[in-house]
Amino acid sequence: RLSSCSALPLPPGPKSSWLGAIKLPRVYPWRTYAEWKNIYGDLIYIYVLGNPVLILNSASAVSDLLEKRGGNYSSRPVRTMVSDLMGWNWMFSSMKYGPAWKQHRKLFLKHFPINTTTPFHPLQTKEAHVLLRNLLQSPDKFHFHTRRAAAAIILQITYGIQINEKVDEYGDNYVSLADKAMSTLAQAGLFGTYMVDYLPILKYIPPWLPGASFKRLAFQWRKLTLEMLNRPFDLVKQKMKDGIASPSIVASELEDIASGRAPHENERILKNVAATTYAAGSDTTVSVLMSLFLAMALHPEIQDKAQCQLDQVLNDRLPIFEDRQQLPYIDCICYELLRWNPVTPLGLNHFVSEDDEYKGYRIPKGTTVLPNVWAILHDPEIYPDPLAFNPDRFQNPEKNIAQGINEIPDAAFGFGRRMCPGRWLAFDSIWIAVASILTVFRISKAVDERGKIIEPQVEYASLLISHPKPFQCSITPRSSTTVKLIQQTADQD
Ligand code: HEM
Repeated sequence: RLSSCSALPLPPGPKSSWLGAIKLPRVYPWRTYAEWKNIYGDLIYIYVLGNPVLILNSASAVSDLLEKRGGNYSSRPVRTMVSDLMGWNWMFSSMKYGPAWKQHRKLFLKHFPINTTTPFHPLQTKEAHVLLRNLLQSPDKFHFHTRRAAAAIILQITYGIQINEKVDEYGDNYVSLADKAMSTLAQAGLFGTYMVDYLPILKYIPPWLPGASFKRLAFQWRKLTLEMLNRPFDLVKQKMKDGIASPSIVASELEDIASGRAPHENERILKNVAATTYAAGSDTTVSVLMSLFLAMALHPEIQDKAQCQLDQVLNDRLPIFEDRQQLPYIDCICYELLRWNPVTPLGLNHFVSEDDEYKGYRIPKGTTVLPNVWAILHDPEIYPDPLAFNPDRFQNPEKNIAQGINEIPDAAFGFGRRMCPGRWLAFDSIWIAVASILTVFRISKAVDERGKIIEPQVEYASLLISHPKPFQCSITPRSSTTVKLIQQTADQD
């Protein structure tokens, strides 16, 4: 495959100047790249200031390259702004393919084994109940309550840190730390947002120069990045010294290190893995649940259908994971939330380690690969009427398989050897939250002081991790019985 590559043409794409100067879409690039499919096809090659970039616009190209040729397509590009300047280089999601990344991923999978989430179900259920109580108390703060719930699950498992139920958005706590730090990553994370991504040499320019605002920003943001890495980890160490640490991944691994069952160098890996989990888990599921509130406000008929199934199966109690078989429509809603507006529309960048050839084209070593998750999940051949929020599309799996349509949207979690290893935990956190919220609340469009309906807009931020832009909705208990159900959870948990 590799021998005669150099004679082959590069994949088609928009032409840049010989220096590689080219104007690329700055907002919603995934949509533009999806449109370019009509001009260039599934593979689009762009040469940007010395950087070869390949966009993969279809499930088959992603499967052929990122999955079947995973050995060559599983690295990550050097990200000067994010890793060097902002200090995110401890995230193993950005490490290049190799022994260090493998050690990190192995440790992660030791504690979050493939397809196994049952041990986390009691915590996920408890946190879904806290979310219900908070939504009952102050429904207008639904965004913050959702963030709190996501962070609470991850911090408890990873560091044994419990987040107070009543914490608010102004407290200097781990929820707001994740919020602030992750928003900097979301802003800078899309490849090419800053020129220094393309021209790493720019990182040496003095920060006081007029064109160096990126550097001043990076140093400011770096404090948050390092706080995320250090603060929770140091807290566990201190608590262990004081003999008051709660069980957690970090505590159990540190015990192994202290007792000599694990080598000392594992501490650095552990710290990185723990903070990566904190970062990867505290923002992503939030986007999905915000999409739930938005979609339900817009589609009362879908909510009716879900609530009809929930009422039949649950008969005035809250859902538990054991109900999942009987609640297939909740699965359909979760799948559609992941597909409709994917959390990472351009996935995470992959990187080509060696020269390659595909479909008669040359793919040079050192190419940054952008898998267009949005395009894959909006391919009209696979997902008819792709812009519509329609969970019903997933209702008949046998028929879908026979027709080759409406695949489960696994692409939302990325591809091949780098595919999200937290996806089982993530899906379960989403599932129990969706099932619990819809059991007890009615979500509808908000109304202003003059009684006028406020139409929520389906608008998402054009960032690495894409959230719906701020919107209002009304979240009210479905009945006095559901109010009681929510209140009773305070005694049960
Ligand atoms: C809806 C929720 C989530 C979505 C949509 C999501 C999506 C993704 C995507 C697209 C990737 C990149 C895959 C690739 O490179 O092809 C990724 C990587 C990763 N995710 Fe998730 N994720 C979610 C939740 C989580 C959670 C809750 C955790 C932790 C418990 C987590 C941990 C990770 C880690 C550690 C990586 C890096 C993997 C590596 O580079 O080897 N994710 N995720």
